[in-house]
Amino acid sequence: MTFGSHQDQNDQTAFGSYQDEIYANGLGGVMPRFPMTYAELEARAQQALAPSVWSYVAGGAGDERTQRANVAAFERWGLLPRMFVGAAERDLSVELFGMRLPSPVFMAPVGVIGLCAQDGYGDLATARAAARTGVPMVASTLSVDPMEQVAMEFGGTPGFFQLYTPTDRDLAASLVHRAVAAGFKGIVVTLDTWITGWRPRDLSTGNFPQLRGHCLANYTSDPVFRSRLQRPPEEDPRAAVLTWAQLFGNPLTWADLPWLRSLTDLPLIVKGICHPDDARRAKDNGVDGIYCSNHGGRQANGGLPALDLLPAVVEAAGGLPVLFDSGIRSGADIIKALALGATAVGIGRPYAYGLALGGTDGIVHVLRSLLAEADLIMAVDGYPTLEDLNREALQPVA
Ligand SMILES: Cc1cc2nc3c(=O)[nH]c(=O)nc-3n(C[C@H](O)[C@H](O)[C@H](O)COP(=O)(O)O)c2cc1C
Ligand SMILES: CCCCCCC(=O)C(=O)O
Repeated sequence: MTFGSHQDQNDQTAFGSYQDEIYANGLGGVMPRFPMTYAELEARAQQALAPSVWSYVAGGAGDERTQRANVAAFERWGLLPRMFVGAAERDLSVELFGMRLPSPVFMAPVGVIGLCAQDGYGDLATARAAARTGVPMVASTLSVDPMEQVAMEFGGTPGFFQLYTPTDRDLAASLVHRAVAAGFKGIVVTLDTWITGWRPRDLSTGNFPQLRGHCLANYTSDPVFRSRLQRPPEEDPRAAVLTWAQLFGNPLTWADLPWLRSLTDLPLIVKGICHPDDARRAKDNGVDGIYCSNHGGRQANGGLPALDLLPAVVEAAGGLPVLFDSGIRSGADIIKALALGATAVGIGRPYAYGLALGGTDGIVHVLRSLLAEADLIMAVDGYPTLEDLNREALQPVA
């Protein structure tokens, strides 16, 4: 099989085989055309992306202390190898919201993913990577292409729709109902981003893609949104952006949760939960999944690393699935988050960088590399299934 070529269903489960493919290509004198370390991935993405897109994607809130702390938190845990286990076969599959996924990994919503592709169609390229790898995409409300077109590219892989809840309830309902009709398998409501955090890189460049009218296709294609405009967005794009900015952010309270719940029978997952009391209350109010994340340190600086908050959130979630992101950069990080109780783990910036370097092939490379490393750690450390990965697999680094 050639490097980066179409993967069949079997390749979605034999994750470690990616290493064999890379070695095979190396023996043939073909070096991998994509980076093999995160540092190189990041450096090459910086070269590939327009400076304004790069700083938007790579940047975070304040002096980016929380963003760095998210990554550093993984270094404080070490995995304990077990021998005589015979982990020749590994099973990374996971049951999530009644679906069996080939791996406990998904692509976190990235609102400007469309802009990371050389051709500007990054949402579609990401959906195609989901189809090829079996790794679900959580498609952001902020998208270059309407959600219906994105969903058509998923193949057999389930997709999730991430909702930024507008202040206009009819518009929120319309977005959710469209997602249901388009075949999404769950709604992820992001709670931590009804306003933008203090992001010095974007403030210094004056760059904010959405205010330039980028990634608003889910709004401009929406009948309710269009009905709020004096003139169609094609005729007056500036007015459409201003209306979007007015409607975008809803500082939800617990009183809004029953209404959100009433919008759909699909699994409802709340993103941005970092406090155990919030996890408990969300569960008591009928959500189906908790998503522990600090938005990759993009919203509030000065916060604790998301990984440090995960165990208490898992405990408070009382058996509900807990999705996790913020700081995952390697296969080892995936394993550590799972051992700390995450049901599934979200990849953020790394797949955006893969897209910048090589479109769908670039994302597939990033995901397969992460999964191959995770799988091989499970083999070498003697953890054949995800059930074997628990708190006992880890020790704090002294
Ligand atoms: C450029 C960019 C755009 C993002 N857009 C969204 C979004 O539209 N909706 C959302 O819920 N989270 C969004 N996020 C946050 C991610 O879903 C995720 O929480 C974060 O990237 C995880 O941190 P990491 O990239 O450092 O691993 C975005 C993140 C980045 C980097
Ligand atoms: C007020 C609009 C905020 C959009 C944020 C998109 C996003 O989640 C991110 O950049 O992070």
